[in-house]
Amino acid sequence: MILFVMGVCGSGKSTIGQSLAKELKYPFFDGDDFHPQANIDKMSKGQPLNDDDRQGWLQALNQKAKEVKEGVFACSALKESYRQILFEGIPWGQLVYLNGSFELIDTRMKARKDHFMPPGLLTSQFQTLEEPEYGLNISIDQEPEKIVEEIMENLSPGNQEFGLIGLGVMGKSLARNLAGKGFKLALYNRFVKNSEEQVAEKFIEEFDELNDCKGFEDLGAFVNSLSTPRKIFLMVNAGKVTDLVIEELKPLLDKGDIIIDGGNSHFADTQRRMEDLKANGLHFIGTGVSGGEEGALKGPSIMPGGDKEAYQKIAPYLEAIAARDAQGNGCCTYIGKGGSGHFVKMIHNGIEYAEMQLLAEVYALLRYVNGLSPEQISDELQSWETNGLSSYLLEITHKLLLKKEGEAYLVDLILDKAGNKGTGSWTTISMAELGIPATMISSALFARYISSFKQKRERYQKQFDLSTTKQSQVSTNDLRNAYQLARLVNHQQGFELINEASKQYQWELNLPELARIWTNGCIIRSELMEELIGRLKSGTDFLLTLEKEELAIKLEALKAITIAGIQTGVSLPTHLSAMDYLNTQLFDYPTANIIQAQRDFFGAHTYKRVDDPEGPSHHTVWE
Ligand SMILES: NC(=O)C1=CN([C@@H]2O[C@H](COP(=O)(O)OP(=O)(O)OC[C@H]3O[C@@H](n4cnc5c(N)ncnc54)[C@H](OP(=O)(O)O)[C@@H]3O)[C@@H](O)[C@H]2O)C=CC1
Ligand SMILES: O=C(CO)[C@H](O)[C@H](O)COP(=O)(O)O
Repeated sequence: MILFVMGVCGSGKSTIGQSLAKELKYPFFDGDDFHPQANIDKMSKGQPLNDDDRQGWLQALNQKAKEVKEGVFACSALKESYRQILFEGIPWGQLVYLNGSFELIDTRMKARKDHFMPPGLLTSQFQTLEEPEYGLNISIDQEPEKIVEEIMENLSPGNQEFGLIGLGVMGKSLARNLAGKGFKLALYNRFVKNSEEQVAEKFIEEFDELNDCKGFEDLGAFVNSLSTPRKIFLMVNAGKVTDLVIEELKPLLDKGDIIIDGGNSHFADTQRRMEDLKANGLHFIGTGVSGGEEGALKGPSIMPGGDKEAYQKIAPYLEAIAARDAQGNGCCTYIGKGGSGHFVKMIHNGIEYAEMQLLAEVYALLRYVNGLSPEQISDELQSWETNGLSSYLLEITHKLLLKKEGEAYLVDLILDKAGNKGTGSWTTISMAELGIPATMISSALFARYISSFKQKRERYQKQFDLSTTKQSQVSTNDLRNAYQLARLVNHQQGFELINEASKQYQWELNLPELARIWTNGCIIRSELMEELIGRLKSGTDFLLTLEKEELAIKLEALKAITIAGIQTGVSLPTHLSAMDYLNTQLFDYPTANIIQAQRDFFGAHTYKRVDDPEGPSHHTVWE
């Protein structure tokens, strides 16, 4: 923060400025030290300074203020035009006017013998003075301690109500969404010479709705532009970058300020950051944000977790920009304590991985077994939307299949290597830690990893050049039924994982409410998600809600589909994973007894008996 303490000569600018600097832990700069010798000589001879004399002096002070970014400056700044020079390029600077009567100051001046300005000049100072109509107007007719106290109490923080750091894909959309709802934003993007310069300023110029926003590439200035408690939303890369930005922010913030991390951070990082910041008196909210670039702009699904009291302070902003559910309520809800917001976002992405992979497999069968063109597949998938299967991912998939570059379908020009940014692998690690088999998510993750070994796959294919069994066309009816059942398994597994985390981490998550905020705005929004709100009220066993006949038909379809994949060599990891999971759940063909016997054989790990499952453990000498 830059503070200019102004007033006529003898009003106490230096004394008060120094005390304020001490309080604020800022450097102090006395305007008198910036006068050129010519000005000092003039004043010593009792000659008043004119505007020309002051021009260079005020510019020097302004330059210094820009340089230091934080400091208290004592400077008479008697005219508005002088103050404009001082504040040029420092809109977040603050003004304190020390106001005293001629008589009071005259008496004080006469008592000061060592000052270079003769008391007789006070009259001209008062003649020049244009009292400011902004900033703090403080009466000096009180003890210096009281003056400092009053200033400290009334020092107004900046006027921007919500800050956003990181103007990448998501940050820009969120900023436009927030500004469109009437919030006054401070926007910050880092400065990188020759590549990232004035990003925020240029972005603000691009869109009318950003008129009331202020752009920064100086973090101190950004922070000072915000009203307190500051609310700062981070939309930067997860991991090291998030830590880096938080470390830069920390010394600039005051107790009670709130940092909100909207990136895809790992929930354990969120908990660590929360505890660290709490020790500094700062609040930290880790929030999942889903919806991609368009969702962030038009209404994302938002999953905030952390300190509930801090959440209440940011709720109006998040709830205003969130998507609406079918009843018109915001797709944003307080998730729970600690890193729970980021945990549920992570599982959201895990479910997303499996949903995406399922659709890729449907495409594979229709393309490579049934021989349909991307356009025909698009038509087929579009027709599924009327059968209770509509979802955002189904919609974008039938749309993207139509995209062409010249004569070619764009999908045929995209390399067969899937990327990922980590949330799928963290979900897989989490399921292992929690002991919950969300097998479809891990299958989808490993399908992406396998795809990345493209050259190896090509080597094998070239070397062996195997012809696959020709299979008669896959029934699209079977395909749709299989897809529907597999999706149910995926959602069941995902919610079981969330349920277990809720128990083990004592988060008390509200699963139906979670499904509600996932009905719109997010990537996994779907008709199924709408249905799950009700089903989750009686638990996560979604399979139990199926009629026996319906399950049997869908199971047969899934069997037919997975057999087709095996026979033709078309890889179907998520469909197979769903099939296998259902086999283990629906049929009783024990195998774990063999595992237990093996464990006991080689390691005396013991086993339980069928005739006494809750009884003592047994060990057998096997040979
Ligand atoms: N894209 C998506 O669909 C979604 C993304 N997310 C998550 O949101 C976050 C942002 O994603 P997205 O907007 O796509 O990413 P982008 O890469 O588009 O933007 C990243 C932002 O972080 C800034 N940044 C990078 N390094 C630094 C640094 N060292 N110091 C300060 N700022 C830095 C970038 O600044 P600069 O421009 O100068 O490089 C940029 O503003 C990520 O955590 C992502 O996982 C969440 C939901 C959906
Ligand atoms: O969070 C998201 C959507 O919900 C992001 O788009 C995320 O990047 C997707 O994950 P990945 O990049 O690993 O596919």
